[in-house]
Amino acid sequence: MTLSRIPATIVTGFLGAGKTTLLRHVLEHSEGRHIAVIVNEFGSLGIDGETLKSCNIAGCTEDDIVELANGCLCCTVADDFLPAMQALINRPNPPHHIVIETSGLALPKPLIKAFNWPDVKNRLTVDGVITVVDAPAVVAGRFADNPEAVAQQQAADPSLDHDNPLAEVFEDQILAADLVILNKTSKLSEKNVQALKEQIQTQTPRSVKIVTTADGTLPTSVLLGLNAAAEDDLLARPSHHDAEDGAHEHDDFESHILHIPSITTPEELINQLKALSARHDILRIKGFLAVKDKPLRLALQGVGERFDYHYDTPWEPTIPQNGQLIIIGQKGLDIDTIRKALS
Ligand SMILES: Nc1nc2c(ncn2[C@@H]2O[C@H](COP(=O)(O)OP(=O)(O)OP(=O)(O)O)[C@@H](O)[C@H]2O)c(=O)[nH]1
Repeated sequence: MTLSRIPATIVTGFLGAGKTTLLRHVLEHSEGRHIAVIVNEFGSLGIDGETLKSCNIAGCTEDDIVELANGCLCCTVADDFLPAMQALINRPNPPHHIVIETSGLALPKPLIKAFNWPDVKNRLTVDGVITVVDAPAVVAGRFADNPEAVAQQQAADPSLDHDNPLAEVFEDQILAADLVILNKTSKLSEKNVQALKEQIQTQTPRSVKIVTTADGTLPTSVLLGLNAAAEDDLLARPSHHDAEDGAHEHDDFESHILHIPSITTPEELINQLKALSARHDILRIKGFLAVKDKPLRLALQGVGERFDYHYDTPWEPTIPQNGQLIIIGQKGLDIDTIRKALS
């Protein structure tokens, strides 16, 4: 008897694009499917897994949320990703569907390729690669190259095709997609959205579905059940690292953990973080903070200069209320100055 293969959806997209928000929506609207999630983060704090666990979504137990922090999955496929997938499919009650949230800096192709490994090939298939895009950030030119700088770099090394490391990650994520989600579009005009759709369509070598949304609020039927079998279709998904057989480094980016003592009010800290983000071009800030006299921890999220926060769950009584933030930026971030400003 041949068992049907468990579908897995890879959700990728740059730092802060809205992947965890989309996942939360999928889990809240699972339509009777037993969904397990693998969440991967660039830093070591495991904020996304914590965020999903604290949602207390009916039918989604803590066991169904597997966190793989500290390194992008694309570089830890054999050590972390495959064992985690095997553990999920070998459970007595395996999930109907697995959703994998990659880190915002991960390249999806090595992950898709892993589904061809003999240990999992007959048990799993990539149902689809979904790339979430921070639409206003793209329109603002966040992932754009400077053509003059590219020309100069290419004069020195013809194999280079970008001057901006963000552009390269963004393009690899778009090139792997079966479905592109333009998120945060409520901040954009219809004209901007249309231009962005056309731009993305010209960036992809094959026809890819593009949908628009805000807060990832798409019906689950649009996201799951794409039946793409992406692992059989690798040639159609070019990567900037094909020539190196997928090998690559993430040394254009760095992450740091900052310990933040209990604060009096969130607003003052957020104003400081906004100013620091602008001054130091910080890509992402997120974490949990302790606020004086508040029994709940404060979940804080920052993408560029946009910040959100809310109180989520009570601090564990036995654990010290240590506020921690993860800060991600490009290589050379002046973390000492940032630390001093927040101390
Ligand atoms: N205004 C606005 N904010 C959004 C939208 N979608 C997500 N966000 C916010 O953007 C921030 C980042 O969202 P996440 O879902 O954590 O993004 P992510 O892609 O998982 O981030 P990383 O895992 O760090 O790469 C959060 O503060 C979200 O609330 C949207 O459509 N509109």
